[in-house]
Amino acid sequence: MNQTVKIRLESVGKSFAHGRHAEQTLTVLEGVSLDVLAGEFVCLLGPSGCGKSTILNLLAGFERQDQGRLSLDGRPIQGPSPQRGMVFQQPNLFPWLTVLQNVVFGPRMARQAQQDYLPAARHYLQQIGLEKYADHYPWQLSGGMRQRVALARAWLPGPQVLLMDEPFGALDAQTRLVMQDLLNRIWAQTGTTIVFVTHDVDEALFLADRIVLMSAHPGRVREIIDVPFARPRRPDALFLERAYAPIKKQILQALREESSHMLGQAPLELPADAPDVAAKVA
Ligand SMILES: Nc1ncnc2c1ncn2[C@@H]1O[C@H](COP(=O)(O)OP(=O)(O)OP(=O)(O)O)[C@@H](O)[C@H]1O
Repeated sequence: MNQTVKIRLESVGKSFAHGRHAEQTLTVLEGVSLDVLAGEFVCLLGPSGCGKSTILNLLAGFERQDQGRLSLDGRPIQGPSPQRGMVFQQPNLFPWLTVLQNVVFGPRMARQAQQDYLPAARHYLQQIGLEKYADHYPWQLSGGMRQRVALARAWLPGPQVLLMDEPFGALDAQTRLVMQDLLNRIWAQTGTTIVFVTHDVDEALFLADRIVLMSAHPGRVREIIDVPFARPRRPDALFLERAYAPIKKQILQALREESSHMLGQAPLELPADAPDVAAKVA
């Protein structure tokens, strides 16, 4: 992998006004430092409210940090840019536009010439298996198909970075696996740098090069785990890797500690002889 740092967070802090009359301050992130390499796939995992989405919003330029620095290619992030695409849990398609019109919405609004984006749009429609649905409307598609359209739309402008906030969180387990596989394949072809928020440990282990485990109140980086599995990965084969159960157990234990810490309880110990436990926490 390219060792160039693409995204750098240095001692980032972020607080929000809080309370009925915004009379209190809630420190959401404190001293968050992280380097993401060019072309790397990084997953953020952590208890609810630890600031994962806030990190994405800062990277997207939707919010400003109070402390520290965020940079892309060494230049400070000062606002939104087409270089940094965002995909949310909901596909947010325009219901009055067709699939193709939704996919090309960005370049069309930027008044680019059709010949500059239409071939690429058709290529992405083919990649996501929706070539035949180009003239359908979002309401004629399933949830997974809509999210595939959102993926194609995000990728069309050729962003250097994709920020993904639980993009498959609303999908059923089967569709989710298909989407993870699709995302992995497009990522491998494009070399886009991805920062992906999830609550699903299996999803993070399947997708990520590194998993950033966060702690809450305030949100900090607790530890960074290198995912050792070779690529290309197959979701049905990954579970058979010897390292899979121990690494999953390590992550689940850390998440349990963090969740218990938030709730003021003693962490629940996972039994040593039961490494493969429920995938979802938090
Ligand atoms: N614009 C905002 N104004 C006020 N508070 C905010 C704002 N955005 C986020 N927060 C607060 O910051 C904290 C962290 O929110 P964030 O959505 O980043 O957490 P998260 O880790 O993504 O949570 P989850 O896993 O539940 O989605 C929460 O307490 C939230 O209420």
